[in-house]
Amino acid sequence: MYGDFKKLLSLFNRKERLQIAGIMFLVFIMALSQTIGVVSVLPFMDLLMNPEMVQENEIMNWVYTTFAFEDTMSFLYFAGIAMFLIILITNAISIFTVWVKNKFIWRKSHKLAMDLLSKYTYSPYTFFIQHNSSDLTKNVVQEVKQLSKYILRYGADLLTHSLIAVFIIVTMFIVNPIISFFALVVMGGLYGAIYLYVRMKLKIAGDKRLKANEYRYKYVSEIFNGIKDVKINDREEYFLDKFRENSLKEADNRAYSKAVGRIPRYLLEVLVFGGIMILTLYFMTMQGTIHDVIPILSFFAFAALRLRPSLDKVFRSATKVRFNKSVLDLIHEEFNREFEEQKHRMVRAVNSSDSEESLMFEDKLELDNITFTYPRADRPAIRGVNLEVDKYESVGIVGETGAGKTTLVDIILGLLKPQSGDIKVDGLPLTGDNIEAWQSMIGYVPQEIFITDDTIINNIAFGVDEEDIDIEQVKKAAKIASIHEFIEGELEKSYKTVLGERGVCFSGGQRQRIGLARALYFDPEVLVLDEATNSLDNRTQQQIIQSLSEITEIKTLITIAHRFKTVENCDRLYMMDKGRIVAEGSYEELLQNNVAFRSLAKANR
Ligand SMILES: Nc1ncnc2c1ncn2[C@@H]1O[C@H](COP(=O)(O)OP(=O)(O)OP(=O)(O)O)[C@@H](O)[C@H]1O
Repeated sequence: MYGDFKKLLSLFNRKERLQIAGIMFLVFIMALSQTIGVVSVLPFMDLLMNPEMVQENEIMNWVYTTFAFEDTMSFLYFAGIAMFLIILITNAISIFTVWVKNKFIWRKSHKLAMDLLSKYTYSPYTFFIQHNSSDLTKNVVQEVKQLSKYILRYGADLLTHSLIAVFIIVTMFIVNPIISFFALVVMGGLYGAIYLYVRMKLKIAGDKRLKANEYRYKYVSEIFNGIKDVKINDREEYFLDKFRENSLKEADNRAYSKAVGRIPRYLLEVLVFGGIMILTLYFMTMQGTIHDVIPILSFFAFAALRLRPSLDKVFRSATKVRFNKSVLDLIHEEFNREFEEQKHRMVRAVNSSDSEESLMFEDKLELDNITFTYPRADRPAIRGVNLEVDKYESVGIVGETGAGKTTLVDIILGLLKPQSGDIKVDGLPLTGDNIEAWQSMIGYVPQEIFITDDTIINNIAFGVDEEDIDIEQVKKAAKIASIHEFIEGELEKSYKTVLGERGVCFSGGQRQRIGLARALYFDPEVLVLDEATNSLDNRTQQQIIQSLSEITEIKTLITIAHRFKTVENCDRLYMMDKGRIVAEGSYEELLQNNVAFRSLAKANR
């Protein structure tokens, strides 16, 4: 319990903890005012039953004479209005407190989602290789909300209503300890016994819900991302069944926790009503009349009326907090995930970009004895690679599938951090401090182009604010990528055409050209193409190679290619096999001197 409390508190900074203290104070005032509301019933009912109290009771008498009431009736009216005002004010205080509390909780929910998303976004690329994107989406979108709603909100409710209940119970004890004792034993015992009984069951149900929810997101994402395969292989029912199974599990576990939360409420209603009946009958039998005990009965009835919802909320909140303990564990764990690179970047993001080192690329890029093993892989994907790329040079990387070409490029891009060896730009090793400067010089076209459900302009000027987009630059990039004519000639809305989610409205080759235009829009020093022209027909490919060879006069080009035609004109080629560089030279040199290259080139023309 203490551990959970510490975990929860660790999600708040100093300022937020102070705000919590402020809210606690408000809650205290609210509990106090609710108690005053309850207590004020007693003298009022006493007064109604015995109007002569105006003279007998010192305080009432003082009010009566000070404000010069004319008769008892007018004093009764006054007392009634005062009573009404007290209840009005106590409820107004409650509304205000609830508003402040909710504002804090939902702002915190927004901040937690924002912080978690930014933590994920700044995580190293290897993190994304190891995690399912639907799982990360679920954590940011749903589980943070679940934490806010069920741990923060109900945790706050638990505190608030515990405090109100304690105040009301203390008052009840002051008024009549014996009745209060019995009432408390029955009510508290009931809640306590049920809670102890369901405590463990709630935790297990909470764990099951979390797991089932993870699978729900996973299957939805698999259906939508793989819809073509799902349809062609006739697997609709398989995925729907998987979703159904987990969705039902999620729903049933939620329903269980909700139903458990409500059990005592109904039992208690019966108990409170029965208790008041028994008390009334007891006084009738013992004293022959209930006239004298009406004030005290009214007090207990009103106290029970106030106490029951509070006890009920305490119980329900406790069950909800318990049910969602696994969510607290999960979010706490996610926030405490630490990466070397990430620490570095987050700190820099906070401290502005001053600490970012500048980097020039005037001479050459060198890879010095690089070795890289993927997390959880048992052998290295890159082994002792040495490689050089001069400025304005065009370099091709070839090799059979699985040789390590993409991995090597990811290392050059600074996405993967090698376990040993250095990447040097003009002799300067790349570090956390200059990696962003290096990345800002690179334009990258991956194998799979990511297209956003947005216009062509926004897809080419990727992540640039609408008002900052240089439309001439967009067109220039599109021309080099051989897509400008198609956009202007064939598309009704030209550059304003919306491409659809993941670019479904475009062919593979068109998407690749958009990807190329995107890389070119930012006018990079180094252009890295990973099979970037493999979906293109020969004519378009030649067109692009021609345009690119014109720009390599002023750019450095690194190309991975299966089709050797693409790299025929490169100044230098590196051939990879099983993570090593096994040959280096110009296309002609390799063709003449290397048997393996010759057979690969023959197979992949
Ligand atoms: N995320 C990963 N986790 C573990 N191993 C991986 C991962 N990605 C790639 N590998 C392994 O690393 C090796 C190199 O893969 P890489 O994708 O770099 O090859 P490639 O030459 O680009 O292949 P292709 O031409 O088919 O794209 C392969 O053996 C592959 O199985």
